[in-house]
Amino acid sequence: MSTDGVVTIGLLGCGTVGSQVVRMLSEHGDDWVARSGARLQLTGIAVRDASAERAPWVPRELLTEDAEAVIDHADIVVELIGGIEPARSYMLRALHAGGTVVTGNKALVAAHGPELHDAVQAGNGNLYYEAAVAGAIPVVYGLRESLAGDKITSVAGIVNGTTNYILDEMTTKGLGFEEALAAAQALGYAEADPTADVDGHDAAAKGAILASLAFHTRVGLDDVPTTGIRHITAADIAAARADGNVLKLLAVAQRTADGVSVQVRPTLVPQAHPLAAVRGAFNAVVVEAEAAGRLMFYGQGAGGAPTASAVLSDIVAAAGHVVRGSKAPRESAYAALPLLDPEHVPARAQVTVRLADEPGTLAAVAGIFGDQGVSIEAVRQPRVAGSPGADVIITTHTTTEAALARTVAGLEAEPTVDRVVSVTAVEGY
Ligand SMILES: NC(=O)c1ccc[n+]([C@@H]2O[C@H](COP(=O)([O-])OP(=O)(O)OC[C@H]3O[C@@H](n4cnc5c(N)ncnc54)[C@H](O)[C@@H]3O)[C@@H](O)[C@H]2O)c1
Ligand SMILES: N[C@@H](CCO)C(=O)O
Ligand code: NA
Repeated sequence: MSTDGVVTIGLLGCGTVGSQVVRMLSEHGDDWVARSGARLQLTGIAVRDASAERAPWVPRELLTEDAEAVIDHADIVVELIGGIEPARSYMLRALHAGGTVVTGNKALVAAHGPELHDAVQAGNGNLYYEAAVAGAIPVVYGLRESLAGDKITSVAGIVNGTTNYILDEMTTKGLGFEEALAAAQALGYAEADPTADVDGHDAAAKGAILASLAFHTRVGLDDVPTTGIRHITAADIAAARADGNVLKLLAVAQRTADGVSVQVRPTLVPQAHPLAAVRGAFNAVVVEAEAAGRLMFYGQGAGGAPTASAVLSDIVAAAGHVVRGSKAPRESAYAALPLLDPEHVPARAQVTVRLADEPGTLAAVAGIFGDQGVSIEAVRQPRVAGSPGADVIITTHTTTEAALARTVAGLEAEPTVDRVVSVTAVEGY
């Protein structure tokens, strides 16, 4: 910080979120002074193409293609480029020099968290990433600070707006996946290449970050088994509705006596559950903590202005630390809990099997569940018009991932089972 109370800010990337950060910084200047104790001054904006057209409020004289110069002349570096490189090298450069970095880059934080946190430690710098998880929703702060005095047992969230929008369109309008994806792209929710969203990788990165914060344990992207929503059909959605459920892409992080687990997959949520009411591109995160009980965080998880709100919150906090010479909260990974193996990961599922409609077939199926110690909660046999066989939908009580996998293998090997139509996770253990 300069002697005249100015904290300088260097921005890397000026796209959807970056341009909104520029707009917000240029407004409410006196509020930022009052809240952080410093005048926040944007001193450089690193972009890939300085001659490209920009929003009218972006000061052209600050644009440069020299990102390293921006980094080296700023108290706070705001990384809004996205992707791994060069964002990773830029952030490490700032952190190793003892600087402060604010980022919205969940892919980078989830894949390279240890390296970034180690660089914070080595350089005695600061790292903030509220915008990386669920956009405007203050869930990073909530877990890291508001709930620092409690023991969190689970975090379950709708943390990807694009996929929630697609599933919601399929649920409410009866659209197929491709049609709903096209609608999401037309509205600008889904990228031209929607892979990270629809295949669950974006949600997996956020799940890894949430679990790391909630359980004081390093959880990386590779630790999150992930299934996306590409294979979901209108029939799956209709079957869920018929059972009083809604299909949602959930990131679920759990802590048991033996360790922790995180998964991302389409999950049946009862219509009465608060996550079932999360519509459109909204996000929500439900946290269960021992003393606090259940908490729900809800709001806009994407979009330029909502995400910029989270970035500004980090900038104001970071500027306050620069002014006072204090530090941001450091990574808390002291618990170092083990990752659960599938024999210990709690699981509940709905298994749909197509059977020959003959005496004894249902008993054989029930026996396979019983052999694996998997308790059945409900069985339903809806009429399948025009089919010679019968679809039987079996919902289990809580079991383990491994017992469930063995049950499915047993069903596939059973001669009277025509095929296992689907295996879908059920919320709540
Ligand atoms: N858009 C959202 O709703 C949202 C929500 C939460 C988090 N985020 C995260 O925020 C970050 C930015 O997202 P966005 O939506 O603004 O992306 P964007 O693609 O709109 O903007 C990124 C900008 O960075 C520029 N850029 C690329 N390489 C560069 C380089 N080497 N140097 C300087 N600039 C470079 C691009 O030209 C582009 O203008 C990403 O990490 C994203 O995951 C975005
Ligand atoms: N693509 C993300 C937004 C950025 O995290 C989503 O659809 O939620
Ligand atoms: Na957030």
